[in-house]
Amino acid sequence: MDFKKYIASIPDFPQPGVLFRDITPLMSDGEAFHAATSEIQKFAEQVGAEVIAGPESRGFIFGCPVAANLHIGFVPVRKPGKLPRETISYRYDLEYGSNELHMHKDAITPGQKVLIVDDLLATGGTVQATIKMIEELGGVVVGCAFLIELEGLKGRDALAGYEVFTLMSYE
Ligand SMILES: O=P(O)(O)OC[C@H]1O[C@H](OP(=O)(O)OP(=O)(O)O)[C@H](O)[C@@H]1O
Ligand SMILES: Nc1ncnc2[nH]cnc12
Repeated sequence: MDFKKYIASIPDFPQPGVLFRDITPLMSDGEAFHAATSEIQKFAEQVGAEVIAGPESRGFIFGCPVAANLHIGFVPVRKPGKLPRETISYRYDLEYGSNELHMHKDAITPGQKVLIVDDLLATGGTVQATIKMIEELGGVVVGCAFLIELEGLKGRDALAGYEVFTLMSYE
């Protein structure tokens, strides 16, 4: 499937100089949404994922259907002030602004094989923060899957040593 057909590109959002890649047209097309999550599901099976971790909020959209289809769990990686029990956290910079992510301390069982799913890889800051927390909890990151890679922002370099799967890329 030509997934790029379902991505809208919006200049200067959310701030001047950023070309925003909008996944909502893909989500609103049932066949494209199913095809995209099926591709990620195949990768999850290949790497033997035992649980999916997804960063808030767009990681929830693609990570949850994959986890449910595979009958494995989903762990939300959330922005500050959202998780009600004890958390670990990590602060990082984005293409626009900075952010802090949290995970519940008991979200991962030591040795568990974790696949991280998100919509888009830009600088890699979000997924690096997620990897740091999963590893601190004793999890094994078996891969990182994204719909979109923004090659110019070199996120793949930040993920050297990890298996990276993407459905489409932009320069
Ligand atoms: O590779 P990076 O430079 O870290 O950028 C990618 C991240 O940025 C976006 O999330 P954002 O923080 O904008 O939050 P949202 O999903 O709630 O819109 C996107 O969904 C990724 O999680
Ligand atoms: N250019 C971009 N488009 C959509 N989401 C993003 N997250 C970080 N950079 C982005």
